Amino acid sequence: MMAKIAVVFWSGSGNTEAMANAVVEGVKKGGAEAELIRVGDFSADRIADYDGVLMGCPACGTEELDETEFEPFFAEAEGKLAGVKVGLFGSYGWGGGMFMETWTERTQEAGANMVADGVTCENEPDDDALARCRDLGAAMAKAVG
Ligand SMILES: Cc1cc2nc3c(=O)[nH]c(=O)nc-3n(C[C@H](O)[C@H](O)[C@H](O)COP(=O)(O)O)c2cc1C
Repeated sequence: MMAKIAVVFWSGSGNTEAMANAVVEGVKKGGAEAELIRVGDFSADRIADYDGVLMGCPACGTEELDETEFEPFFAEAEGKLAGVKVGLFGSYGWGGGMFMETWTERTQEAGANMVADGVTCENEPDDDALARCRDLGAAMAKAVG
């Protein structure tokens, strides 16, 4: 059976959503199945149903995750990520992607196996950023393949 990857994201103005679409492309190109899911339609309990989870959220607050939906999800997910193959991505506006460092630390402390470095880009992803998102998806497909 084909490996199945959840691509779970939150996006306020569409930039991280555009990244998520490219991540999905990369997973599929890499030969795995990808399900694109808004975080509001997902729950941490479902992580175990997938071979890997790719998570997307932009920089919010002050270098934080979205506090309305993504942070509550991720706080619960931290208890369920041990040994799980994970990749992170998200857009930022002015902080240079600093939020990704904290998020990566939390993910590693939760015991997840990160399949690649987190992918960030400033505002709307350009061609280079979209290519890096596809690479992230492909790295996940390879890790579960
Ligand atoms: C309320 C709010 C808080 C933000 N906080 C940060 C921040 O701390 N650091 C940063 O680099 N960008 C910050 N941004 C900018 C967003 O991360 C940026 O616009 C991003 O492209 C939004 O992605 P999205 O279209 O997926 O929502 C903030 C934006 C909003 C609306």
